[in-house]
Amino acid sequence: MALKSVFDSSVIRAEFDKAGINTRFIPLIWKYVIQNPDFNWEDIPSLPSSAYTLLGAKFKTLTSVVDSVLESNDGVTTKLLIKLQNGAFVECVIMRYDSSLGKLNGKPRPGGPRSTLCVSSQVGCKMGCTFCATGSMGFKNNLSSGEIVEQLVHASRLSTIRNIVFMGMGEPLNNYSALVEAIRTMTASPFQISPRKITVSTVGIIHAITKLHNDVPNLNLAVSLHAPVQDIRCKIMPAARAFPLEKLMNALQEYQKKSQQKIFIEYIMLDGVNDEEQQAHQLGKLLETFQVVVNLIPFNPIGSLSQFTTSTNQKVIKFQKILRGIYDIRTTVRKEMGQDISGACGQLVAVDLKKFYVDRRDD
Ligand SMILES: C[S@@+](CC[C@H](N)C(=O)[O-])C[C@H]1O[C@@H](n2cnc3c(N)ncnc32)[C@H](O)[C@@H]1O
Ligand code: SF4
Repeated sequence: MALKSVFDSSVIRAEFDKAGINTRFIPLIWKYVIQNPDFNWEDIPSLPSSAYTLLGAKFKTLTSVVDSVLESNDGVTTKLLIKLQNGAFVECVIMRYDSSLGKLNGKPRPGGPRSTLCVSSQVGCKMGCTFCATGSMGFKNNLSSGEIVEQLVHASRLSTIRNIVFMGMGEPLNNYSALVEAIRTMTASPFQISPRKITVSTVGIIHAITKLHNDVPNLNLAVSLHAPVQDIRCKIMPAARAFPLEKLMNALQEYQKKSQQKIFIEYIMLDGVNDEEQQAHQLGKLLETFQVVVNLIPFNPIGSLSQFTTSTNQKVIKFQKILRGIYDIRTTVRKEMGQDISGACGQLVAVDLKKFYVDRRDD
């Protein structure tokens, strides 16, 4: 029988309850695991003896291992290749936005440099977006909540993680219960990441969006819209057929009414597909009644897997000007990081990953 992750919080809580062990010990165990890469359960001080027996019989200190670490040329992005207990690989990416100096407005940032961790929620993805490397793999399996949290544990040993984005491999809302449990663990002791520093990015799984705020309030929601009209959306994102634009916008309206928070809209700029002035106006009209921030994202090449190219700078700037100037919508252009190690959005793919890493080490 495969041993469980101690970071699968519902499993460890149930086991502790069954054995009559106080669950207040669980955060202490988590803290010990984060701080000590190599140890035996007996090394953790001050647990009841029944806890050592239970941990030894049913749990592993970590069920996943860091197989390789790749640094981008500028040292800002680090990609971890993580091997799961079932032999599959996922990736997570640390982005040190202000790592070089850890400064804010020229002064040392209180608490040191801040890093953002991009985590994976699935091995592969079944949504099949035509521009996404992960989508090209198809769906392999869901991660458990413990496997999601373990990515944070591995990354925390390399960097102080302040923000989490669910923008790695997979569609987080297609792995809903593990996602919710992982977020509850990440926001609890000892991680204590504020929900406001966690962003869940989704292709638009309507039934999950409608319950997300009730289950985990105060998160940031990012929606991968990528087109302002249903027919273009369907062409580039097959999932749009099951989750039509009109119904998605209604769900977002409801979400915003409940959460009172702005929603992030992700929009990949694909040359000749969704980047014309007409589409900027359609997007402006679609979003003008919402509180949103639109991120215009350059398309990251994924080798021969996709037929797209990214829009020219002029088109991106024109698009941004229309949204800002005419529709008064906050619109940013995302600076992609980590392209040289395929650590940018949509470039995470576990096909032949081992080979990729080995090849890169030889560069
Ligand atoms: C990989 S997805 C994971 C989260 C979720 N499944 C989603 O689609 O929002 C994270 C973001 O990367 C974007 N993305 C996918 N492929 C991309 C590519 N080749 N270039 C730029 N962004 C891409 C997605 O559209 C999404 O906004
Ligand atoms: S963009 Fe997101 S939903 Fe689409 S295939 Fe990639 S991971 Fe899945």
